[in-house]
Amino acid sequence: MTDYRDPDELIRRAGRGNPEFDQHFLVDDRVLDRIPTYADEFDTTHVLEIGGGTGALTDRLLDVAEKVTVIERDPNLAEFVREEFAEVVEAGRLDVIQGDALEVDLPDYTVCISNLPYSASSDLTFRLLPEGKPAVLMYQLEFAERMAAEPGTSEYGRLTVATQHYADVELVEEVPREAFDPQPRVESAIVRLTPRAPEYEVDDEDFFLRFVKALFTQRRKNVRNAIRNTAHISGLDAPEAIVDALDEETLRKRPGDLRPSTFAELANIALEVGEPT
Ligand SMILES: C[S@@+](CC[C@H](N)C(=O)[O-])C[C@H]1O[C@@H](n2cnc3c(N)ncnc32)[C@H](O)[C@@H]1O
Repeated sequence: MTDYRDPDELIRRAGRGNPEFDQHFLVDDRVLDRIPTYADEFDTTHVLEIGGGTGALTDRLLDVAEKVTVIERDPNLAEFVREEFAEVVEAGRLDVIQGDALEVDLPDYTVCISNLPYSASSDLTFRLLPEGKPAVLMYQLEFAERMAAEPGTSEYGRLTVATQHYADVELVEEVPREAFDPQPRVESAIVRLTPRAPEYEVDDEDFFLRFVKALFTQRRKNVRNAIRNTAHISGLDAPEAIVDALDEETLRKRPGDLRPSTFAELANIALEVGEPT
C-alpha cells in the first residue's frame, strides 16, 4: 500500500478550510483510498480534479493516472498544491490551474474524479456531462439521491431526468459528515457517472431539457394541466394542440411518474404540434 500524505497534516500546513468557500476537506483515509477504485473500469490516463483543496485526493489520483489536472479556485490552495507536489509538477504529471472550474477551459481529460464544491454541484455537473466522459464525484447525499432516483419517488425530478439523459448514475458510497474537516452540515455520497446514449431519441435536446424543467415546476398537477400551465416556460404557443395529441392515460399521470423515455415522446410531440418559439 502506498504511503500517502496525512490529510490532517496537509490541513495543518495549508491552513484550515473555509466552509464559506466550500472548503470541507476529506480526512478519512479509507474514503480517500476508495475513491479512485470507483473509476477502475474507466481510462484514468488523464484525471481531472475539480477543487484540489490541500491535495489529499490528488495524492491518490497521481497513483492511478499518468497525468492529473487540478482546477482550484483558491489561489493559496493552488499554490500550496503546486509546492507540495513540486516534483510531479516539474515532471509534467500534474497541472494546477488556478481558477473557477465553471469558467476555465477544461483540459483533454479522460475521467473526472473530484470531491466537488457543493454550492456549484449542479452547474459543474451540467458542464461536465455534455463532455461525454466518465466521472466519480462527491455530492451532498440528498443531491446524489435525486440524481439516481426512480420515477414515482419524491426524489425523482428534473435533476434525475437531465442527469440520466447523459449517463448511468450509481450512488456507490454514502459518506458521513465526520469524514471531513471542517464537517459539512449534511451527509455526502460518491456517485459514479458512466456516459451513454439515452434509450430514446429526442429531436431537439435543448427543447427536451426545457420541457422537462417546465413540467416539473408542476409536479403535483397532472400532465394535461402541467402542459397548459407551463407553456411560457417551455416556449410553446399551442399547448392545447399537444394535449389534443396525447392519450388520456398519459394526460392523467403526474410528471413525477413519467419515465425519461415518456418525457422524450412528449417533447417530440410538443416540438411537432406545439408551435415552439
Ligand atoms: C469539498 S473541497 C474538496 C477538497 C479536496 N479535493 C478534498 O477532497 O479534500 C472543494 C474544493 O473546491 C474549491 N472550489 C470551490 N469552488 C470552486 C470552483 N468554482 N472552481 C474550482 N474550485 C473550487 C474549494 O476551494 C475547495 O478546495
